[in-house]
Amino acid sequence: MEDVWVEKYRPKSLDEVVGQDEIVDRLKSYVKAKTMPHLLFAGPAGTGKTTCAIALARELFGENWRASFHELNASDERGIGIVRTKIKEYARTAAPNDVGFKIIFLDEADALTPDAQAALRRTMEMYSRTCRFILSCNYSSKIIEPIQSRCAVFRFTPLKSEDIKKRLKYIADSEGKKITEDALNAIVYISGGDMRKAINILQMSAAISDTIDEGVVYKATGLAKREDVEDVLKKALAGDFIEARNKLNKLLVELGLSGEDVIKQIHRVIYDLPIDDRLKVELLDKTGEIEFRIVEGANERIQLDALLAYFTLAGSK
Ligand SMILES: Nc1ncnc2c1ncn2[C@@H]1O[C@H](COP(=O)(O)OP(=O)(O)OP(=O)(O)O)[C@@H](O)[C@H]1O
Repeated sequence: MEDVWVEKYRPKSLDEVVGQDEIVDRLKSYVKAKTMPHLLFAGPAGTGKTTCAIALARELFGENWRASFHELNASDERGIGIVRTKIKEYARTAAPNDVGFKIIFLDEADALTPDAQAALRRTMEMYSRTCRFILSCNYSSKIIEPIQSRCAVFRFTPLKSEDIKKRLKYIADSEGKKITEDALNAIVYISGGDMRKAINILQMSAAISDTIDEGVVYKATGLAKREDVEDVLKKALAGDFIEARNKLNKLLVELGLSGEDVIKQIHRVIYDLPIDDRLKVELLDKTGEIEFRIVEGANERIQLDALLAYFTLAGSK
């Protein structure tokens, strides 16, 4: 089977982790002290939460880290059952290492019901001598307060454009692929700080061509080019409704994009349009409304026409 690059290029050590500098420093101090409290990793997808947990385990436990690290996904089973069975069973066994504890990494911990979280809190306390928990979640506010207060909280942030670009360049180099600056910018723009998404797009693009430029990236992702979407909106704002509509239709047909895809792209483009903030706010408000209608099942062609009509009217005010 072909390698999956997100796994192939998952950093093995804390030093290899890109960005998240403060987090990495704090984790290194646990390695040095050979001890750690329970940890709560909060932040968006693909920013290094699982990666940091595994790298920490590797550095703490050495070669046989797998025996001391157990990964569970809470969203598979959201109820109290998972805490009473799987988590407890693993937590109660002795640590198979000389550090004195092992780690349970619980991904998507915010999927657990409040009851299950309350049971988890008791388990964490009962076995804290031999077992440390790393809870991973998107929003720490979805974790009950008594757990939050027993954990050191780490807030992961979306990765910086420069950091993502550096990593993508490194991966492309290692795979013998050429990538242009335009292509890097396009991937960064589409991935929104999610490194997993960025690396997946790079791999999809590399499957199409050894030289990856912007066109290849948009072809691989099936999205419209940013300039094309921008052009549609600019035409509408300039009062050229029919032209804008024709161009948008062409994009929809040629690329087979759904209304939802297009609305998401429009949403991102609005921020960079050369218009004043008041108008941006107005357009964003309307875009949100239209997106809601499309998601709820309204006819997407009519809704997109309505949105362009709104842009046209707003532009002529
Ligand atoms: N900070 C980072 N430095 C280098 N690579 C990263 C980083 N963050 C993510 N990656 C890459 O993206 C992949 C996914 O990252 P990871 O599993 O750590 O995400 P996560 O934050 O745990 O997301 P989720 O909440 O979806 O589980 C990794 O295999 C790695 O290749």
